[in-house]
Amino acid sequence: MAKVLKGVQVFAPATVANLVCGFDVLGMALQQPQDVMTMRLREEPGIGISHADGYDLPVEPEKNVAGASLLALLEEYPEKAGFEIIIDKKIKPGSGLGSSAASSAGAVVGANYLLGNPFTKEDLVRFAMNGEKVASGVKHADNIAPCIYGGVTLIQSIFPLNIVQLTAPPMYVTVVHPQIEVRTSDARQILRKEVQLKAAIKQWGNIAGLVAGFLKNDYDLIGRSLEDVIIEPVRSILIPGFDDVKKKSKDAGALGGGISGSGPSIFMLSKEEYVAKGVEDVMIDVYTRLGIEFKTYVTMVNYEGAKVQVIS
Ligand SMILES: Nc1ncnc2c1ncn2[C@@H]1O[C@H](COP(=O)(O)OP(=O)(O)OP(=O)(O)O)[C@@H](O)[C@H]1O
Ligand SMILES: N[C@@H](CCO)C(=O)O
Repeated sequence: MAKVLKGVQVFAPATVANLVCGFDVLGMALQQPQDVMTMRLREEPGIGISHADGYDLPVEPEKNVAGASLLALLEEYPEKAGFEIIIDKKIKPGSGLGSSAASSAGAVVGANYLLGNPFTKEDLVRFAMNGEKVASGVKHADNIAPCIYGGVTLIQSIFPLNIVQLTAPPMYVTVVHPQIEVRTSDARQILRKEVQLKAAIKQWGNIAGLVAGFLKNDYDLIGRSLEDVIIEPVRSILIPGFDDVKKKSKDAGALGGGISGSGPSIFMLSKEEYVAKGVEDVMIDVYTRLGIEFKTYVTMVNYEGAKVQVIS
């Protein structure tokens, strides 16, 4: 058994990628749920992974997204280092709530702390994108960036990486996670490779409107811009109850919402807590009628991102 040294606990939040119209470029961190990871530096180089949950995820560093992200970090670290990591997932894999990103981002945030913070946040996003490549076959940062920076982030470019942290007004986020698994890799494969100009114009109007709405604290503009004419019509077919949840949530006063990441979770934004709770009732009603198991969360935007706590 490797000898272990100083340790930390990392709390890595769930994230909503895309924010409806911003496929691969927008994301938001949530206060709940959060993965918990216990990490220690060890004397021997390399990465030891174990699990404190029942998800049976890989322990080989190159197959686990946390390990793949740490390997990328170690490649740029000038000295030899090694980590022991225990992953306790509270965000179910394949949920559309950034489960893979929470492990990838949480691992590099913890490692950076243990090494004395040699890397910038942007470096950490770059390392953690290697985990997303393992999970979905492509590097994308719209879950990773909000998980590390907190709040709402815009990925203006991936190569070269350019992350813009946006301000956003306080918002309640109601989430329903129907207990079916949609793998991001599958949900990406079904997308059309080409887009009609008319649809593109609508979409970039909405992305610009959403970003402006966040910056101006304009809830009406945020609501009007939460529309996706490219990805949602294709992916929503994979999610039973989607149209019903969306329509009834808006009738209940939500600003708007849609598929969280690649699904199957659905999220809705609300200005007031009582509306967010009414939206939860709508979600419970739809999935109870459908006879599909589900989990709901009423939470808020998380402005801090992944947090580190030192343990003895
Ligand atoms: N530590 C880990 N945490 C979560 N998933 C992992 C981990 N290591 C490997 N995986 C694999 O990554 C895949 C889950 O990632 P995927 O991107 O499909 O789900 P998600 O992160 O919940 O969704 P989204 O990115 O849309 O929010 C599964 O195939 C899982 O086995
Ligand atoms: N932008 C990605 C997020 C999923 O993790 C997608 O929608 O495929």
